[in-house]
Amino acid sequence: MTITVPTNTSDDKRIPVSCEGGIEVAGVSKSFTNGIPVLRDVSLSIRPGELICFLGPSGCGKTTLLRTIAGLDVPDAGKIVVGKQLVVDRESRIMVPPEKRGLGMVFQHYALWPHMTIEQNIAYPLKERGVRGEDRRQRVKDLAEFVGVDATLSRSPAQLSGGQQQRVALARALASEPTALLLDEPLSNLDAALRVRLRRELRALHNRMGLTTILVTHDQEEAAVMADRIAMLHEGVISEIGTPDEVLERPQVRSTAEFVGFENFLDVNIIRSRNKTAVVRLTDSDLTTEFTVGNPHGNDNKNGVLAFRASGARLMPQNDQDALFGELTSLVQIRHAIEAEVAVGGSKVLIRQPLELLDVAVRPGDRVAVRIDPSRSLVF
Ligand SMILES: Nc1ncnc2c1ncn2[C@@H]1O[C@H](COP(=O)(O)OP(=O)(O)OP(=O)(O)O)[C@@H](O)[C@H]1O
Repeated sequence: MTITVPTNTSDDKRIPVSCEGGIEVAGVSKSFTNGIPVLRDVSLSIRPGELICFLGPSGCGKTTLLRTIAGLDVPDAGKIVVGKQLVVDRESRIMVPPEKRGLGMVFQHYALWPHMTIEQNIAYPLKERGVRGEDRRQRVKDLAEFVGVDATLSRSPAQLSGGQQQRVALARALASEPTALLLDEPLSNLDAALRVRLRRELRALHNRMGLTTILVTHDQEEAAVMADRIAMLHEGVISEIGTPDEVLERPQVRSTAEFVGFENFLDVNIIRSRNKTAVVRLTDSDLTTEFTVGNPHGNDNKNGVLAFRASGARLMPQNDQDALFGELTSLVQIRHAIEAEVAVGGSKVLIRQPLELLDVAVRPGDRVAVRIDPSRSLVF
């Protein structure tokens, strides 16, 4: 059997090092005192005006990379350019302090000055920059209106909700007219409904500002809604970078597929790959069935992995010609869907499908057929 699915190659292009308004990271490495590398030779071009998300599991180095760009952590090696300014060059011992990098920052914890009113909080960076009198008042009013907290100016931070406080933090970050905005999980302290609303609001604000923005998150939904591009981090390296659709739907590497929720990974032999498709044979089974799936590597006669989601496989009638065969080891009904586990050779295949699409009466112990949707499968 052959099945053809689209390729998952990315058309991401690197931009030149000069980056008016963008951010360029080149060869950045960082270890903390225990000597374990947290960032390994990270290079990345953030385009002027884009909103890029650093996405990845806990501990992969997202915050450290952001803090290194901000100047809060010092890298062991590498260069960083923010806008037109070289802010880090370890070889030339250039290390511009955080407050001189022209960056606005918003963190998970709102970090507003509790003894100041909202107006004073937003005004603070303006005051530091010597903006005075009516000019300053007008700027604060405009910024507060822009983020939607203009009715709260005379209150103290403690009198505001979490969402309002985060808007104030954003207004304060914008008051310094930064070259770029760095946001470290700014929504993760908010309740789920507010988080969903603020994602869209923040994205809309970004569209109006066009300010280069980095958002650190471990929430793929947040990245999907907000990002122009996603940089996936895995164990201190950028494992891939692309649009939300590319990274979340057609990941290039297994670690991303695992992070975004692909449940099934079957060992295969890539027999040949041509024109962004590949013919593969399952190795961990006595089957000689062939698949044709998207293959970013183009390796013939190499071992690989066929990945697909549980929702990308279905239980089929036994006489199905395009199926794998195995033993049903568990079958559970969850509301209007079933979840089944099938042992195919030495591998397990997890299947999730709507109950009404189950055309066969089966129970654990039965020999069953499994069809994998090629348009939702990938080979790594
Ligand atoms: N100041 C520090 N001293 C020692 N180790 C640190 C320090 N800061 C971070 N680390 C370690 O570096 C690794 C990466 O941390 P980092 O906070 O960058 O990860 P992250 O991807 O942002 O994770 P999370 O989503 O949990 O915040 C972790 O193993 C962490 O324990």
